[in-house]
Amino acid sequence: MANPSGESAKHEVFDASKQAKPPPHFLRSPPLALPAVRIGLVSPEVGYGLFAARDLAPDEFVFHEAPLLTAPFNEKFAADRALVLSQTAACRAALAAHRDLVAVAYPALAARLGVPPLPWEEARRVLEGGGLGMNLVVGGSGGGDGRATTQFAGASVKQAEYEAYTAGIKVSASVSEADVRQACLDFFKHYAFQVPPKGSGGAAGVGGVSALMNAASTREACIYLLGSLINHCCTPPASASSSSASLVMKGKNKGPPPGPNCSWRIGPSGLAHFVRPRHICVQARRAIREGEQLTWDYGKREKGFDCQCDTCRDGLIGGLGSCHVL
Ligand SMILES: C[S@@+](CC[C@H](N)C(=O)[O-])C[C@H]1O[C@@H](n2cnc3c(N)ncnc32)[C@H](O)[C@@H]1O
Repeated sequence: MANPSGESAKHEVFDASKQAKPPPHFLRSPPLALPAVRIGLVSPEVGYGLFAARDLAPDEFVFHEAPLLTAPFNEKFAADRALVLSQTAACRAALAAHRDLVAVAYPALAARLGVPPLPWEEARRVLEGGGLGMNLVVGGSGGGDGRATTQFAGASVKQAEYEAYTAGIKVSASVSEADVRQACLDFFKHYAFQVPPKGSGGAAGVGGVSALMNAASTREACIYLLGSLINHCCTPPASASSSSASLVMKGKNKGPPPGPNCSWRIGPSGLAHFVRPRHICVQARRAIREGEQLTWDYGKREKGFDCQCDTCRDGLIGGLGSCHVL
């Protein structure tokens, strides 16, 4: 997640003295204070995903969110002991401050740190009680005083789904310091987003990272309670994408157009000047129907799972299981 090379989104600053009308995707106002997303379980293999809680318009600003934890990050992952130690410290601090939240949102990480998944009744309290939406921000200033959970509609997770998911999670009986470090390193690798260096105007992508990023450099990386639960969807080849989209237009295919439906950026930019540094801002790339899963393209680089996305499922790339995202 942290180092995919996705397509960079355009950065634009609207200058009212030169343009009478802002471009349609220009984010002049913050997201609506209406529940936009809810958590669901996709499958025991894929884990959680984020789903639209209402219809979302093309280019709609879905939510913005402060990170749960932040640590330095290096594209070489294990290369620097000091970085791994700070990632471990950040994970431990998050677990100490928000034990139940971390155990429910990231049960595989918690288990590798010796914390078993919460029983359903306790997990339900966290999933449905709004705790997972605690870092969402409402209000034009992006200020802490405007915090609310209204952009988050809780969860649609059923007891049987939760129990099937957590049954597959192995809890380590004895956890060594080396195990903890490896668990935190893996967690950052798969869940963190890199923050752009100061003055670069914000990282952005369909799921990728800023084109400005230097592969060997150390950056700050952030993990988000909701943003980090958005799953990957492969971008179909242009030919497959346009023929499938034209079937949708002709009403012959009732499903949504193929490919990822969201993009993200971190921090303020010309498109979302009111977003605070380190806050992730999620935007719809097209119309999204209530109940549809939000996705983005993690990019081509190392991810380490057999892709189960709709693009692969529909055979637009080669069929389910044919795409092992390394
Ligand atoms: C950033 S997390 C997304 C949230 C994750 N589903 C969870 O429950 O924690 C990335 C991980 O989700 C899973 N994942 C995401 N997209 C996937 C896809 N298209 N197919 C299969 N697994 C996926 C992989 O295990 C991946 O390492």
